[in-house]
Amino acid sequence: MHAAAVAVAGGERIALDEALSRVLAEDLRAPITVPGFDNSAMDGYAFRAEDARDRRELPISLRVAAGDPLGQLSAGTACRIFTGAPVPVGADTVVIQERCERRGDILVLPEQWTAHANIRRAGEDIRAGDMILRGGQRLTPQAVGLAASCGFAEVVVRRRLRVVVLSTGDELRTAGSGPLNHGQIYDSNRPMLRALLARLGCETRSAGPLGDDLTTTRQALRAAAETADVIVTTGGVSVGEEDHVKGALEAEGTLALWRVAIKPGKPLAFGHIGEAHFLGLPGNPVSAFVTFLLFVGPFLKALMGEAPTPLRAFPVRAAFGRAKPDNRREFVRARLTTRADGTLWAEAYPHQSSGVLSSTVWADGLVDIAAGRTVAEGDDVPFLPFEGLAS
Ligand SMILES: Nc1nc2c(c(=O)[nH]1)N[C@H]1C(S)=C(S)[C@@H](COP(=O)(O)OP(=O)(O)OC[C@H]3O[C@@H](n4cnc5c(N)ncnc54)[C@H](O)[C@@H]3O)O[C@H]1N2
Ligand code: MOO
Ligand SMILES: [Mg+2]
Repeated sequence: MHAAAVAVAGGERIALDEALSRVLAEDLRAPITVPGFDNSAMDGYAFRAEDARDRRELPISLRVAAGDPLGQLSAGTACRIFTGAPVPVGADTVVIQERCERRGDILVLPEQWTAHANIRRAGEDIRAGDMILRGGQRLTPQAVGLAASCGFAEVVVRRRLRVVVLSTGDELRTAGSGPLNHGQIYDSNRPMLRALLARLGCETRSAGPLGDDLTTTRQALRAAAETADVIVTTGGVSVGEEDHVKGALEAEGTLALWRVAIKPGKPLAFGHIGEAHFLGLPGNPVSAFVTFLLFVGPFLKALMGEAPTPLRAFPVRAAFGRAKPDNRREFVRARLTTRADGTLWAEAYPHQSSGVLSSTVWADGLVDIAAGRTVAEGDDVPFLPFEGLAS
């Protein structure tokens, strides 16, 4: 039995260097202050500003490098110091070496220098007790670094979602299984979806393409629901009698949603089979890709307890037109170009059919055109970059 509640329960303690892209299961508070000591921001000389008020020369009595223990600077003298080295007791100013002169063991200061400059204070980055990362946050490389800077070698992350990916269609062959006969195509949706899921840190299992047959589809869904938190299928959710996914879902589980008024991506089935969530994506590769970005990704993130990232569109100029309004909200695959005047334009891929997967490799993202809207060349349109959507 597995729990597929809204946010999957439970977390696992793993090594920090295995945790990239995983979702934190709990808040992380800093057990220490970072940096833990005042240190020099520059290679130069440290001294007490008071001692150099009315003199430019100070004898050099100490040398402190990064990693050395805390030193004690005798009054009226200077210390040779290096970036990251602990500022000795008795010093409160550092001047960079490029501005100083050294004559034997005598430091010659420049005319002008600033008291208390070039020192990185203890706690400038983090103070002990600060919340440094939150439960629900997906670990980026910089977040891994921040946790390490506070001494964490392990973190508790949400367990990986178990997702079963099933593609359907008599015409499908798995790449590498041999040459295609007429009328066959290689299954591109399954590898693409597994890659999208892997990027979200999911554990995916997938069977070979299912034939267009209600019984096999029902059996496959039932079997998948035994182990999966989420089942994702592609194909067979439209209206033809060869489309069995919707029927299989209605027979084996509950169908909660079907069809959304978007293009591409209109036929989308959502529901449950036992404890498993179910998403039935359209077979057209671009539709499968776009519905994953818009629906599956955000849903899986919510299941992982990850804080939702809002769809962040930014305005660009349309380098194309849409004279005839569509009754569906359209997501146009487009590439960004900056013109000589510095303005950002979205160029539409010439073929916007939802079977042309190459458009998604060529494009940087999607121009989001509201249902019923016409677009003239130069109009401001909202642009959704792929990388903000799928990671
Ligand atoms: N009379 C109507 N026909 C269709 C409608 C409609 O409203 N009325 N909707 C169209 C739209 S929109 C879409 S999207 C597709 C989705 O149909 P299905 O989800 O049933 O997908 P399939 O029919 O199984 O396949 C569609 C297309 O995609 C190819 N495909 C399928 N799976 C894969 C895969 N794993 N890798 C690569 N390519 C795949 C398949 O060969 C078909 O060409 O329905 C329209 N029809
Ligand atoms: O939903 Mo479809 O994707 O417009 O082809
Ligand atoms: Mg179909």
